[in-house]
Amino acid sequence: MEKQRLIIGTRASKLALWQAHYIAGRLEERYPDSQIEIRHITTTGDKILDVPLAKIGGKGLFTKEIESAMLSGEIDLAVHSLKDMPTELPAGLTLAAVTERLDPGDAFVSNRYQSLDELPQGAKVGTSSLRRRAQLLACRPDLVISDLRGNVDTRLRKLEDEKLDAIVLAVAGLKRLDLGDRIRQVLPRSICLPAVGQGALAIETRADDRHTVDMISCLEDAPTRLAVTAERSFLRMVEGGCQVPVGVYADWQEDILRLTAVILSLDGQRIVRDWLWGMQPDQAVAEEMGRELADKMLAAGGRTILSELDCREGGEH
Ligand SMILES: NCc1[nH]cc(CCC(=O)O)c1CC(=O)O
Repeated sequence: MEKQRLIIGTRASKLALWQAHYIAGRLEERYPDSQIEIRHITTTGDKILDVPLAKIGGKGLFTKEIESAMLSGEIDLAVHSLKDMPTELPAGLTLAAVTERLDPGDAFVSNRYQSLDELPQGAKVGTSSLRRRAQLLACRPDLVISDLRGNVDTRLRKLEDEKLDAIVLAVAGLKRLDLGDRIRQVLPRSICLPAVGQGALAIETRADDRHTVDMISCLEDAPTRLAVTAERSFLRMVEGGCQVPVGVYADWQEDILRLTAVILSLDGQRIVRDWLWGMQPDQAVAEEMGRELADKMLAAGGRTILSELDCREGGEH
């Protein structure tokens, strides 16, 4: 093959850089003659650090500027945490590959306590995610939840500086940054369902860029793609442009894909939880599973819960 040059666009946070370098490494291994360049791009989400993301508004806070650079041809591909990607992509762009998901869960991180159960009454827990807040309050209504913005390092620093008893972060992010030893407990899925796509990486390209799409197809993991297709289809049905307290997780048991979801009120007092499964689903069936579960849960009280939200746009951060 002729010598290939690919430019990857990424945010400059440590986690984003780890992800971009990881993908660059895999591509270099697969195409030893290629030249892979990494370009840093600042996004709106990186600039506004003091406002809870649910209040800033605007979809794709962490993706928009990167997508513009791709549409203008300045970069060829973008590496994102899949959970930061809006369910609808801008015209002309495509989710060309989804990598294997290893760690979908949420981690309980604390300097004093080994698990959620050990937290004393009224303990202070940091998280800005409505999903984590609502699920924590559902099992521990006594907890005091405080906002926690910033990248992973900043949040770990705030655990100390703001005298929080614990914080909750994605297992995947901590492990990628070699901070797995900070994890005291991986929250069981019965307590905390992850965000849509959590733990998987998404490679975005121009839809008509056959060359790049073909090159990165080696990164695709088919079982993960089917799982996140079901999850994203569910989210598309329930979000209506809002940041919503919703957890969703699809996982494989042999050739059965099991999709579980939860919709909660902000205070965690009202919960609709359900699941369904599909045998050897293809992409279309995985999409349908998400729609079907969403329909069922919206009808079973989910719609009322969501209609009471103060609807602003945003993501899971
Ligand atoms: N919201 C920011 C963000 N986006 C992706 C991850 C973690 C890595 C992943 O889920 O793939 C994180 C940090 C966190 O939520 O703790």
